[in-house]
Amino acid sequence: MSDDEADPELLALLRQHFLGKPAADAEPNTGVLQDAEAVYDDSIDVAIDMRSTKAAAQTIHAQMQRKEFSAGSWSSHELHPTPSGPDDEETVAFVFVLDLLNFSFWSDLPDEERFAIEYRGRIWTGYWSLVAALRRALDEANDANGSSNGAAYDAIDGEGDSGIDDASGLDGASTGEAGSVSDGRGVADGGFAGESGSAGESGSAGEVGSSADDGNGADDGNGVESGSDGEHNSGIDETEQAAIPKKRKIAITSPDFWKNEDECTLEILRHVFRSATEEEMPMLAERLDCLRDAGRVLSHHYDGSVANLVRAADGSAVRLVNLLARDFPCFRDEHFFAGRRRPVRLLKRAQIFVADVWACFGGQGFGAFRDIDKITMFADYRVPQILNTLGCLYYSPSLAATISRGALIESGSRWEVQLRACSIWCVELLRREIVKQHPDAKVNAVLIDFFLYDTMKEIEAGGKETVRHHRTRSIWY
Ligand SMILES: Nc1nc2c(c(CN[C@H]3C=C[C@H](O)[C@@H]3O)cn2[C@@H]2O[C@H](COP(=O)(O)O)[C@@H](O)[C@H]2O)c(=O)[nH]1
Repeated sequence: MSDDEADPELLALLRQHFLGKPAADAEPNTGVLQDAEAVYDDSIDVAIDMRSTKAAAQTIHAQMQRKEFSAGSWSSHELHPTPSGPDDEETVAFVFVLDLLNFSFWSDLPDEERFAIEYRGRIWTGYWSLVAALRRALDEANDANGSSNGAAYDAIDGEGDSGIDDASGLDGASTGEAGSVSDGRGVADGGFAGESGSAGESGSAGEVGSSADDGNGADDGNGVESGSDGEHNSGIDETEQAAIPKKRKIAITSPDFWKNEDECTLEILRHVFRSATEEEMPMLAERLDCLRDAGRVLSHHYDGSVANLVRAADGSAVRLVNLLARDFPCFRDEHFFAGRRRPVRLLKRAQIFVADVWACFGGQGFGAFRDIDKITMFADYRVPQILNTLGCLYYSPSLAATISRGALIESGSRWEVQLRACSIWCVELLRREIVKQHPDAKVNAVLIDFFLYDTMKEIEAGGKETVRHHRTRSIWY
């Protein structure tokens, strides 16, 4: 914070002093939006093109309308769970572990060699590999139990709908000239990269066994060319592999299991996240740390229960985000930014957890948050990519060159904080523009974010990426 900015805590104290005590349930805010705007104001490497942003707002609104995009789209993704009821504790714990580990899935390897999870006959990469691995572990635990107590997870038909009706839906119906960015890397047709023309599936899934054998190396039968002896390698040697029975009961959604260092080990995680390729899941050791830390905090403060944590927020999305940031170091996504006295709060995984619970439970039960509209976009590496594709975000030449080279950008660096904070502010501007043009629109930053993320995944699946995403290795996203 620069010296001429008012300290929000001091302001709150003064307000309380002069205006009286705030209502008991008044939860001010998370600070994310304010911090993002302040970083945007000081940014020199990332900027927002207002004309493109206005044009993109129109396009996004039109396409969300056309696709009837809503919070309900979340559960229509075939791997996402459907709760058995508004107080389904098992599902809220599933969403927690999902967002505890929802970070860093990118790989520099080609598609057929990158980390991938085989689940029910299909291959999943990126974020969906995490969801698939968790579901596979639950299925196997149920099989090992000889029971089917994971009823919430039994509804997969293997042919689900992405909630996005056609993957080529980015149909050039967009308006304006989103491509008018100075470096010429924008999209000339006014935004959404023309037709993505993919297979209509949201996840990067391939059919097992669908790859053509090019004669170089063995086809491993999983649609993934291993190029070696045709055996899958999960990153653990055969002795270790044999020591872990194939169908074992690994309580992957249980905080008691996470904190038990004898049971929740790196070997077990290697088994849970065993890949259909040679590449191991990125940052496995860090994922183990996150699980153990979260298990300890939940046990210490919330009687070992994710449901209790959500209940402690008492229906406030802001309060839940603040609890996560306060109690769990692994959710405290805050970064130093020169010129500001206090760390900048970006809180990606804390916010996406709240949003996912809201969407998963359809705003009911555990998902009933009266202030969900105060949540911002989740600053990851995919939404900045589509904002740049649309010409809404543009970069200084050196930053643009670094991203297009695929060079690493350090977590917490000035470049990286600008990329993330400006993405948050840009989505806020998109939201304001949509609401200004369509005052009745039922839209918030969460829905715009989900829509943009899904859209970027469709563009990727259709092989239509025009710009790369930035590459940062961190547990934050
Ligand atoms: N901003 C934002 N970032 C998101 C998501 C999601 C998935 N959310 C589901 C819930 C609702 C949506 O409709 C999705 O179905 C993952 N990520 C982030 O992306 C990166 C992974 O990318 P890739 O390697 O390509 O799979 C990684 O940083 C991951 O944390 C999102 O929604 N918003």
